[in-house]
Amino acid sequence: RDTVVANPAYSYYDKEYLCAVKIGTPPQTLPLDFDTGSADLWVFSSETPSSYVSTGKAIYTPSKSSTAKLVTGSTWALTYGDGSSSSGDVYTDNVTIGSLKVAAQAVEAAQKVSSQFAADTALSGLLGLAFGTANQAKPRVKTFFDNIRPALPLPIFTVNLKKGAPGSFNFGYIDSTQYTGAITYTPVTPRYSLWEFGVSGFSIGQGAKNSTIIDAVADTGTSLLLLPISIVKAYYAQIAGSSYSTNYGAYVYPCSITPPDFNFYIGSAKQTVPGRYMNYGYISNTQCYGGIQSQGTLMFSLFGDIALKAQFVVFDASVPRIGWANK
Ligand SMILES: N#Cc1c(N)n[nH]c1N1CCCC1
Repeated sequence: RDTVVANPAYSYYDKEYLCAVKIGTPPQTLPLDFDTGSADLWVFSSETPSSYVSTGKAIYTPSKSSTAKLVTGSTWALTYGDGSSSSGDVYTDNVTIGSLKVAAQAVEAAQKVSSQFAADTALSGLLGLAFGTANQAKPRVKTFFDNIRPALPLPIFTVNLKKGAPGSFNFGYIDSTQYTGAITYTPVTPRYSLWEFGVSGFSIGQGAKNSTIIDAVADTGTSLLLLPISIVKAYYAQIAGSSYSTNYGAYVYPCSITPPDFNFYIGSAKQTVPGRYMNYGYISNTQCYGGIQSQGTLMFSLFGDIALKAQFVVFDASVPRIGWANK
C-alpha cells in the first residue's frame, strides 16, 4: 500500500493532475497524468521527435535503463475524446509509484504525439487506471493497477484531488482522514472498460432533487463535469448573465457571481460540488469558463476533475464498485 501526491498542473484552473512515476534503472522520474478514463501507460521518450518535446520536459530514455527491454513487434496508438493522440512502440521496465514497484511493467514509448500534447509543457505522459480491456497496445498489455493489485491489501485505489492544491492517489487502502461522513458505494458496469456508474438524481443549489438517472463515468483525465444538455441548461438558468459562447463552444458566466452548488446523489447520499469550484478559468476579466459543460453526443456523462476534486472517491475492483464521500 502507498500514496502518491497528485499535483495540479496549471493550478489556477486545475487542468490535470500529475504524479511522479519512477521508470527504469537507475530510475527516471516523469510526471504522469493519472487517468481513470484510459488504460495505457505512455510516456514522452527519446524516440519522440525533439521538436514536440518542450524544453525541460522529462522523458524516458530506455537506452539509459539497464532493465529496459523492447517488446519486439508491439505497437500502440491512442486517440482521446478531445482529439489528441499519440503512438509508438512498447518496452517493459521497472515502474515504481511511491514504494509500489512493478518489475517488467509495459511502458508505451511515444514516437508521435499530437500538437495538444506537444503544447502541454507540464506532463510527460499518462498512466491509465481504467480497466485493462481498454488498453490500446497490440498485443494488449496490463495496466500498472492490474499488475500491482495482487500485492495490495485491498484491490482498490482512492482519489483525493483538491482545488488548486496537491491531493493524492492512494493504492490498497482507505485513509479515513481524507473524507467526512460515510462512503456510499454503487456498482460499476465496465461496459466500455471504464469506471461507469449510475447517479440516482441531482439538484442545483438549494433546489429540489430531480430523480433523473445519470449514466456517468468517473474520469480523472477530464478537467470538467460534462452532463446532459438539459441539466446544463437548467444549471446556467440559475446564473444571471451566463450564456453559451459560440466563440468558446462553452457556457460562460460573470466572474463576479458565485455559481450555485451542483449536487448529485449516490443512492440517497447527497454529494456536493460547491459553486466556488465551478470557475474553470477567466476568459476575460469579467467572463469565466464554466466547470459544467454539455456531454454533447457522448453516451455517458463525464465526472471529471471539477466533480472529483470536491469528493473522496474509492475505485474498487473487487465487485467492481465505486464509493463516494464528501470531504
Ligand atoms: N478527451 C479526453 C480524455 C478523457 N476523457 N480522459 N482522458 C482524456 N485525455 C487524457 C489526455 C488527453 C485527453
